[in-house]
Amino acid sequence: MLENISSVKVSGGWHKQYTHSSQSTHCTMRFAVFLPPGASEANKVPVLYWLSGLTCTDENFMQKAGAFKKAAELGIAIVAPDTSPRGENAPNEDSYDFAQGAGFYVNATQAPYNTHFNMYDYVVSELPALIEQHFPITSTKAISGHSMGGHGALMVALKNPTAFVSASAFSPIVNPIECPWGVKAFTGYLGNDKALWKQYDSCELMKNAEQAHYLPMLVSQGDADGFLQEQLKPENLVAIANKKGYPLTLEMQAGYDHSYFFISSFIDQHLLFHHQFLTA
Ligand SMILES: N[C@@H](CCC(=O)N[C@@H](CSC=O)C(=O)NCC(=O)O)C(=O)O
Repeated sequence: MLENISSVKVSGGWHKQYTHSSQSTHCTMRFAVFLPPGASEANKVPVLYWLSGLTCTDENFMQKAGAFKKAAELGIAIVAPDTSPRGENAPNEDSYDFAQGAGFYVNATQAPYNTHFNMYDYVVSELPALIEQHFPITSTKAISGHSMGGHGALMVALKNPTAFVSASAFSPIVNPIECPWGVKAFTGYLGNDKALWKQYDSCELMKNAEQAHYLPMLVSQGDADGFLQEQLKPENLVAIANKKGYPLTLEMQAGYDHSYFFISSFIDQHLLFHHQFLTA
């Protein structure tokens, strides 16, 4: 059961927020959807899923990325889920990079997180089913995200290459098993078994990707991003892509940092990138 909590007209389309009771995360989840002008049951549109980063909700991308005009022009819907389970029953920590606001798009195996922190199931299965049931949106999907959400977008696409037509990311954590944010999150959610960690690591997943299931992939990265060397490491993914002939393009952008100022500067390019595959 969806509850509509806001509806605002923008760029000729509609930005709407909903809450619902989630079977994956066992709590009330909120998500946002942008419907471009003309989307209707008689004219269903394809969709870009956006996964946000640490500390975000469904609102950061929608309010700061400046995506509506181009998405309206291209006829693409956008769906932005929250980044974790929420509420007093979901465990939390006094920390910006773990627990609420930092679900890392995995299914936790470790107590007390394993009841609620099942964001992988939520974004891969539960949310798309809900979206296709309730909105004039087709099953043709692309996926993108930022930082922790960039890890989520690339990882989800690499694990489900037939479910998406294309994947992109801004400033993604490409190798979480080799950086402090990822090691902290994966230890907390998945325990000490590093074989389990590898199932959610884009570098490890790309190493095992089959050529028949390669997806077009675009990564944008600012070279003035303070997290670049310690946390993000895009060169690790590029090395694997080059070795395998995986169709990944990394665009380094001079002077840009880790913020939504960077995302808003290049979101049109990412929407155009996905549009060519969403409408092929
Ligand atoms: N608050 C933290 C840094 C938090 C931060 O930079 N969050 C980014 C995503 S980082 C990786 O996932 C973000 O998107 N923030 C929300 C926004 O609207 O900018 C610190 O103090 O270092």
